[in-house]
Amino acid sequence: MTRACIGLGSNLQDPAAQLQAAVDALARLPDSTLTAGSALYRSAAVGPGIQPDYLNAVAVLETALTPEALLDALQAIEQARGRRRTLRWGPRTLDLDILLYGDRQIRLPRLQVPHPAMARRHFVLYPLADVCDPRQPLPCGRTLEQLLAECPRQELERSD
Ligand SMILES: CC1(C)Nc2nc(N)[nH]c(=O)c2N=C1O
Repeated sequence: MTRACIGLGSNLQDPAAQLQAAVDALARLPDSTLTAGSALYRSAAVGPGIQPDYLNAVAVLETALTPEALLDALQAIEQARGRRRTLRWGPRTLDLDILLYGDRQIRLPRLQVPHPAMARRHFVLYPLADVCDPRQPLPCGRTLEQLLAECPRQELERSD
């Protein structure tokens, strides 16, 4: 089994309900066990254009699924929640990203792990720190603590 950290994000169609439904779907994935979930964090959309605030979280799975099979399963959950891949940086009902897959570094056309943008995304690092040991070295050789210290400060609030 491999410990995979999944980033969740939503800013359309009742984001809190979208994230809860996504966690419920992750808990039902085959050959996998949901072992932890972060708090929900609200933040302004990062990127071009004006769009609603996002809710973000991180979930941890112990899984026997291969990285590609896990990606397929996550994309099926996104589709089931009405994800339509239109604008690259546009609003979305649900975004599920594989942030970490054990200590593996994966470079495939459809999958890069660790997620290439996570080091500069406060909305990923903060929930990840809820479920990961911040002192544990990541595959990039840095610790979460170091990434958090260097990440640009942006407004982020727990949405309990
Ligand atoms: C459009 C972009 C980059 N901005 C985001 N901004 C925030 N705050 N949270 C996200 O999950 C998020 N996802 C994205 O894909």
